[in-house]
Amino acid sequence: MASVRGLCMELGKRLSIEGNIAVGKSTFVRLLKKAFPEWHMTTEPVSKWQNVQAAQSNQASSSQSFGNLLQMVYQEPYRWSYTFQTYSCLSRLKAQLQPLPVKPQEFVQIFERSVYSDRYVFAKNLFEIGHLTEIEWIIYQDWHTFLLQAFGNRVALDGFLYLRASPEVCLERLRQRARPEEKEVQLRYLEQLHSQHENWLQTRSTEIHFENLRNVPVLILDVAKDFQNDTNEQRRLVSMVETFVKNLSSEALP
Ligand SMILES: Nc1ncnc2c1ncn2[C@@H]1O[C@H](COP(=O)(O)OP(=O)(O)O)[C@@H](O)[C@H]1O
Ligand SMILES: Nc1nc2c(ncn2[C@H]2C[C@H](O)[C@@H](COP(=O)(O)O)O2)c(=O)[nH]1
Repeated sequence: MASVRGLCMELGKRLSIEGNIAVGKSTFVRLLKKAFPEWHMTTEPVSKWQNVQAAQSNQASSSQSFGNLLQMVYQEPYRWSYTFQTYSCLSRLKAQLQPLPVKPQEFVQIFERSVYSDRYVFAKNLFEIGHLTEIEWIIYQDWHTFLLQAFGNRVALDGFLYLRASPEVCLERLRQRARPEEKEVQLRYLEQLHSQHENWLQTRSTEIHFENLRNVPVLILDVAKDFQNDTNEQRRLVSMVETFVKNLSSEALP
């Protein structure tokens, strides 16, 4: 069924790849891009968080960095978690609203994380572990709900690809990747984020505040195995995604 977004009738399908830190999302995006070159991939803007610049800065000052917010939030989570969530959610919202360079009537767009995991995984967890105060959490939810309701179908997703692996596997991969900002990340934090992902996407027990998000189909992909060098495993995962996307029906007409 076609869906209407903005003024055009489109048959596009928008999905988000979700999963714990270092589970393999970016690696999987590259694998999907190789398998489906016509799909549009939008990666998580981590580099923006590592090098915060003024939004509408002119050419002269555009290279000025105002700091590495990713490092700051890991070093002083009480001080910077709210600021980080506002910036990460804004960058995700911009990414999800960004029109495609060329939009054929039928297209597939894959985002790496979403404005939904920003809230239902990270911000929710930061409140629960005390790095967001109650008033910060209330304010975050207020503008998050207002913005997403205002943008409606333009930020709606047709499906989630949940890359699932144990916190221990993610920690191993996190250490292997050796991102400087993450050197103090402990297993406990990955266990908390794993639990948030499981409640949201596996048991679906997390309270959801958006009608069109509640029943979005989720494809759970077990990525504990090393698929980087295993073409059979790559084929298995890609085939699962291909079937899942084919069976997605774009959201019903409003
Ligand atoms: N299936 C896998 N098996 C083994 N290592 C993996 C796998 N997927 C990713 N990696 C490695 O784990 C690290 C994190 O992967 P990455 O794709 O950056 O994760 P994410 O984007 O989820 O943070 C990288 O060093 C990557 O090479
Ligand atoms: N506090 C938050 N941290 C976040 C959020 N989204 C991502 N991140 C961190 C986690 C990693 O250190 C890094 C990139 O994530 P990967 O899973 O791609 O490694 O950014 C967030 O919303 N809040």
